[in-house]
Amino acid sequence: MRTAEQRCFDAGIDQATLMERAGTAVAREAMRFALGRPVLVLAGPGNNGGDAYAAARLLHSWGCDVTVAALGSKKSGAAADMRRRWTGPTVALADAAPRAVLVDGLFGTGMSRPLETDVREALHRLVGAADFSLAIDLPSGLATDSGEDLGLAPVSATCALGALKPAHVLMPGAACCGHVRLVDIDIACPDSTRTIARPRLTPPARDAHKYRRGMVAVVAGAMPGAAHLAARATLHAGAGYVLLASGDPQHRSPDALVRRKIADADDLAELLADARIGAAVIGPGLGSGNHARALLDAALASDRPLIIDGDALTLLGEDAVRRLSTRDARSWLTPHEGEFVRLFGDGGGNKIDRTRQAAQRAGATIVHKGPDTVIADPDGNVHIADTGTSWLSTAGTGDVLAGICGARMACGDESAADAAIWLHARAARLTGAAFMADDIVAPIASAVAECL
Ligand SMILES: NC(=O)C1=CN([C@@H]2O[C@H](COP(=O)(O)OP(=O)(O)OC[C@H]3O[C@@H](n4cnc5c(N)ncnc54)[C@H](O)[C@@H]3O)[C@@H](O)[C@H]2O)[C@H](O)CC1
Ligand SMILES: [K+]
Repeated sequence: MRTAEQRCFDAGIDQATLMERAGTAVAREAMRFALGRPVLVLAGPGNNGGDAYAAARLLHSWGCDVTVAALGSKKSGAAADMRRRWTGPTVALADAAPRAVLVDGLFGTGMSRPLETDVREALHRLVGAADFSLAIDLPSGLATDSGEDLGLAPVSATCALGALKPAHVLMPGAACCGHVRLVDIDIACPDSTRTIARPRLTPPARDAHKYRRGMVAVVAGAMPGAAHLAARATLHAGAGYVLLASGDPQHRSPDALVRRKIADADDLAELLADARIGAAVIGPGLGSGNHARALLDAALASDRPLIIDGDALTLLGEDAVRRLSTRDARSWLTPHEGEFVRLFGDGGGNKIDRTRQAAQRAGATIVHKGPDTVIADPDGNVHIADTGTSWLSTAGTGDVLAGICGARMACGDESAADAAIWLHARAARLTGAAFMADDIVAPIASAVAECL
């Protein structure tokens, strides 16, 4: 954001122009929600406060009843000019009385240390008493790059200026921003980091054949239910042919699932020699013993693209980087935070930075799961999912996701992991609430239909 801002300045656009754009965008949003109610605008000492004074002036000029609660001020610069141009009622932050609508312009991306106690108390008192609160850029007290809580008060909505920052999408910050509205202030922010959107999927070609339009092998192990769940998800996510490779291929529904008996790792190696298989899923319910380890070794040695999940991640452990970086075929890993730390450690910045570094080191795509899923590919691109539902935090949903990943990879999607994450979240939303993992499997097909 700062680089993009500097580029604007280099092109001759000054800070006051950007501030006026920001203030205008915020005032428009606040106006929509105020509906004639009194507005309290909190204005801090820096440029976030400058945006706040600009918004207050515009709201006042449009007929709103506006009071500014001020905290410190600068003597010069665009923020000071905005403050001078505000001629309406102003009180000190500590003395401000609550109003129905609050605009929080105390601190934005300049937040560098925890809020002082008196500021934090005033902020919480005023935000807590408002019916509707709108943060300018970020809720004050939120660390921009880490999403860390430095004393913030959660708001109803946030106007993110120019681009989303990590704190808008990473926990715990993401949960405190309310509805995030990205507003354009005409700053170009090209970046290799973005949030995911609904994928565009293509239906099978007219001459499609079951083996050519997405053939997936799902490897079962000690707990076959997990692999079975993944395999069913694979079928509903658009694969043409799904093989369940298992030591004990008992017949269970669905009938369309093809069972193949594999007694040992050699059998799996032979099965995975089939070049028609576009992706293999290994890990859900695989187990942790020698048999599981041998199956994983066979899968890693194969030429098939792999989705590595659950127990297979635990088996890889600290060896992940070494073993994955030497594979010729592509690999996708789907760890949750605990698994991620066991694979790659816990140092190195926020979740975006850590996932990007791990993907580059391992030469694999990493789907770092959680309420703020981060997907990083080995080329440094990072996509973040901010569309999940907290009902997905139930056993088995990870197995379902691994299955969807397998299907979308074998179907040849360009951003298969993004598509899988979107379909998974959408299927959950279509299912509703308090579901079990099995319930979200059939709705995956409806989610796919929305993307055609
Ligand atoms: N990026 C853009 O293109 C635009 C951004 N705008 C707005 O500017 C803010 C960022 O402004 P900045 O002056 O850099 O920082 P803040 O206003 O967030 O903070 C001001 C000041 O406060 C000090 N500070 C930090 N932490 C604390 C604390 N705990 N207690 C007291 N003081 C603290 C720190 O030293 C800062 O200097 C961005 O969010 C946008 O709202 C634009 O105006 C439009 C273009
Ligand atoms: K703010």
